[in-house]
Amino acid sequence: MSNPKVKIKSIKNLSNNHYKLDKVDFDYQTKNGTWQNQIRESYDRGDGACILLYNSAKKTVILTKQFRMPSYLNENEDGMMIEVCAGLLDKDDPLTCIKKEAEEETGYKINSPKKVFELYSTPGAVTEKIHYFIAEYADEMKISEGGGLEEETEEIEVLEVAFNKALKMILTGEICDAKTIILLQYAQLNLF
Ligand SMILES: Nc1nc2c(ncn2[C@@H]2O[C@H](COP(=O)(O)OP(=O)(O)O[C@H]3O[C@H](CO)[C@@H](O)[C@H](O)[C@@H]3O)[C@@H](O)[C@H]2O)c(=O)[nH]1
Ligand SMILES: [Mg+2]
Repeated sequence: MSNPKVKIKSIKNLSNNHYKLDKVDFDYQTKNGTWQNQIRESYDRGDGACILLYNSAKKTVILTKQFRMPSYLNENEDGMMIEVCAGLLDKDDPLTCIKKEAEEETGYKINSPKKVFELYSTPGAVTEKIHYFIAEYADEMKISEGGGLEEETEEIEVLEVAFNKALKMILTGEICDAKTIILLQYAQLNLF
């Protein structure tokens, strides 16, 4: 944080339950040099990581399907979302996190994920950056059912989908999650 055009006056915590919501009061210097007071709410859930598992020979990808409450509150009829495997970093570094998440959620033990991006998803409201990975998977890397952690009340269905079908599912709206579409389009440009 080193922008001379920004002077943070106060950060007030509004909610600190599972994650935290802050209200930031700051002055911002506009182009003509005058200072303008602004208030912004900022939701902090830490950073995350996500991964596209793909198989070049079979031309398939591994996706997950789970209930997402915030989407249910905003016009997602049954609240189910089809996404690439993803998780919050908690205290792990992105690489450790994504290997752990891939195993917990999909059942695949991945050796060497490749990092492709580090992106803000909703920079006007949420602090979160997501670290994007890809990795080749093979049938013999499947060591468990996956499905997520019961103690975290996760119930995740694992889908193996033909890559071309996954691309069609973007057009039909069946896949409507930004990180998933970003990785599928990365694959279309660079992998398949
Ligand atoms: N009690 C409680 N538990 C929560 C809450 N929010 C999340 N959890 C628990 O925390 C777990 C987080 O699971 P992860 O797999 O680590 O994260 P994720 O929900 O898949 O998040 C990933 O995808 C999101 C949506 O695209 C991303 O926003 C996020 O950064 C990450 O990549 C959830 O399964 C749930 O058990 C909450 O408000 N209260
Ligand atoms: Mg997850």
